[in-house]
Amino acid sequence: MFSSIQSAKRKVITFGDDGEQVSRPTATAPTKAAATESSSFASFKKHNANNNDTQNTNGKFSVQEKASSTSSSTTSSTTVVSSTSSTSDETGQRLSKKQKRQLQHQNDSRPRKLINKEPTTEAMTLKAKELKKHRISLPIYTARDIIIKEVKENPCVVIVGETGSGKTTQIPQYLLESGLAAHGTISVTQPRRVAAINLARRVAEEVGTPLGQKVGYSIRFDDSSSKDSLIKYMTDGIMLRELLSDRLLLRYSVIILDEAHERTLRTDILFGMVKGIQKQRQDLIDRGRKDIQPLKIVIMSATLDAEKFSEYFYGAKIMYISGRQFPVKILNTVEPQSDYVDSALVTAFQIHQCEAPGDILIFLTGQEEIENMEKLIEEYAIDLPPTVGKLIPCPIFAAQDTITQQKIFEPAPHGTRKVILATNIAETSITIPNIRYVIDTGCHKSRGYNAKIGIESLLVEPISKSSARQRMGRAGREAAGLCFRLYTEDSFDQLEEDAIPEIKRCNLESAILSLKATGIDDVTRFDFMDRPSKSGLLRSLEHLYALEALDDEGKLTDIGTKMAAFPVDPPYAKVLLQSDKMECTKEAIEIISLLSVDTIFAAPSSKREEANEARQKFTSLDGDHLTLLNTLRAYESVKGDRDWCRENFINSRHMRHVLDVRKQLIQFAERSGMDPKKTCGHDLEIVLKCFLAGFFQNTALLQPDGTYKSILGGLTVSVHPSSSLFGKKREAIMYDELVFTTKHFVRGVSALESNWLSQAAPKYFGQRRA
Ligand SMILES: Nc1ncnc2c1ncn2[C@@H]1O[C@H](COP(=O)(O)OP(=O)(O)OP(=O)(O)O)[C@@H](O)[C@H]1O
Repeated sequence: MFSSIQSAKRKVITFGDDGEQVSRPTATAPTKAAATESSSFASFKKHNANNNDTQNTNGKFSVQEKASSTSSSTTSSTTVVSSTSSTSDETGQRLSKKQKRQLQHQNDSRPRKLINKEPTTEAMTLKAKELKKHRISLPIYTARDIIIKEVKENPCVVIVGETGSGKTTQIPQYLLESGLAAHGTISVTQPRRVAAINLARRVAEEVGTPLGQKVGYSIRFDDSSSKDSLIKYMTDGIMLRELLSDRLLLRYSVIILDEAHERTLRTDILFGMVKGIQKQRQDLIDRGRKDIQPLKIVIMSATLDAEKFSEYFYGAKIMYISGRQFPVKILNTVEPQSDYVDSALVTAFQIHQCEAPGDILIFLTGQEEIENMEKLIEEYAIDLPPTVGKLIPCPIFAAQDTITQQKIFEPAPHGTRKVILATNIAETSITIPNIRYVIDTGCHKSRGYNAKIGIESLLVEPISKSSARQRMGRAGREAAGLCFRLYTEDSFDQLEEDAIPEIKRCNLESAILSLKATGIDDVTRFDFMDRPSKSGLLRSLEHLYALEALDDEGKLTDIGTKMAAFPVDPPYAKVLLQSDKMECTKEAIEIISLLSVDTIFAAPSSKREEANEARQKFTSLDGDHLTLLNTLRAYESVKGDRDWCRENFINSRHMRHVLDVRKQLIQFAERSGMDPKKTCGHDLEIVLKCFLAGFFQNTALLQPDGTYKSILGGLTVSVHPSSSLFGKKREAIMYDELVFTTKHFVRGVSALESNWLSQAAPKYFGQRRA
């Protein structure tokens, strides 16, 4: 996947303007490259994404255009609001070497607390006053009054506005200022936790109150909101969870479903849920209930098929807010790039050497690619000429813990440039200060699900136009920006307008459990915006039945009700419940917490052998589950000592996250009436049998030829090299996940005895025999 360093060193990328090639950044890549010949050229075309002109060089998208095309809508009324934009220049400050060293020292990446020391009330008020000027300069401000009016007059409003125009930070505040929070909180749902946290933090600053009070956030395992919060940013998953205890969401007066274009599985379920709740609340009001208030729904995005949403939400009012704060120039390559990672690397160095100050954001597809890129940037950056400041890579991907993810928001030391390496986790909603340049590789990893054989896949695929626009929108938020698309304009034209909704391509078990737990028994008749496939629904229902979450009639069992209360996927929830019976709750909670991070092991490529050797100390012959447990025990025996972690190649940050998750799962277990201290002592076989109660479908048997064949689907699966059972043969294995990448890999693998299977899930194996 990753191209040779050599090619990156030779490559030079030139850029074009309106079809003509011009020498935008023309420096060679790193200095090492300067000595080598410039043999490979990729040219870029430039477009202006400026105000109403956004991306219309591609001829497909312009806010104004969309507005007029929808004005003929018969299902809904449409409002178009325009506003002017402004641009700004960037100035870079050069410092002496000594100053740089001092600042660099101050900015060193020491671990920081997520919530820094609280500023004084006076300081907060002052900051809010300062931000007020910024607030009224945002394009959305000109539409403030009309937005308030429309939301007050309509039960449901769809708002489409440019990326960075101010939808997510401002609209909740406008609604608050207009009195719409008088009877409940204004909730803003986000598909991603990093966005929920940072938006809440920003809006709390703008409002001038400490985070967690008037403005708060709530994400899984981290709630920084109070009963008094009037604006609450939350993930879509948390909102679904709240539905379990507040079926009519009575604590909310307005629900804003943000980034609706992403169509995550949870957001899609929320669409149907809130639509139903709005109607139920209205029915109760019509029947004279004085204690109930109507629910307002606002759907928002910069890249949305507004008509479709309007139609789904009973002909909701559509508002187009035109205008972006700062222009973003789009540059497409003239030629397709054979290796987007290589091209991204070269482009980053060219920007660094030739363009004005400002940080860079590169969109890559996954953790491995990001970590490889991080190493290469570090390696090349050493050889940059002394006149050029440092280039500092800063990775962000979903498997990182929340505190690590926050690092991307920290300023780079003066005289240096930060290059953020992100998956599409940074694609929507967030403003990363000082980003002026976006490099869009045009690819992402897309999750798929084969319902027939129950296998998930994670494959690199082209993004949609909508994603490309969102990526571009991460620049131009504080000043003018540039977006380098590492694909041609023709390729852009051929992209799908929107990604296929997750509901059509993902495992539906969690969603079905949530629906059933909120009283929707017949999920096939749920008001889906896009229907999931019949086979997908059936397969998930069957699995939930096998997990004993559903009875013979498809109704939620007591076990299912308890499973729905845990903030983990159904198989893990089943393990937790089973652990109560098998008296190993402590161990089950610990292993599930350990599995909640991508890995607790650090494996720097330069010290891979040392790291592997250190890991041997913790390795259990029974596989990864017990290896993880051994590691946690060892970590706790040294009280999480950092030097010990370093010597043993343990990621101490991830370990602390594990402890945090453990604490929360203990609370959930207690709330469910379980004793989280129940332990099986040294008889750890019990723990594996307990996991089998949730993961009996994730099992494979050793074949005479030495390969493993999955029990479900009969696939040949390979143990992932990261597993402690890699290269080992056991008669049967159980795994945490099976993902198709280059082949069918299983990760989180433990050894089993094959006769445990029928004991673990008699319903399932009985069924299979029949
Ligand atoms: N954390 C932050 N730090 C600095 N500026 C911020 C921050 N959050 C928002 N802003 C400023 O406020 C503007 C509006 O941001 P907001 O998130 O409300 O826009 P949006 O229209 O919702 O964008 P998107 O469609 O990309 O989510 C940004 O362009 C930026 O100038």
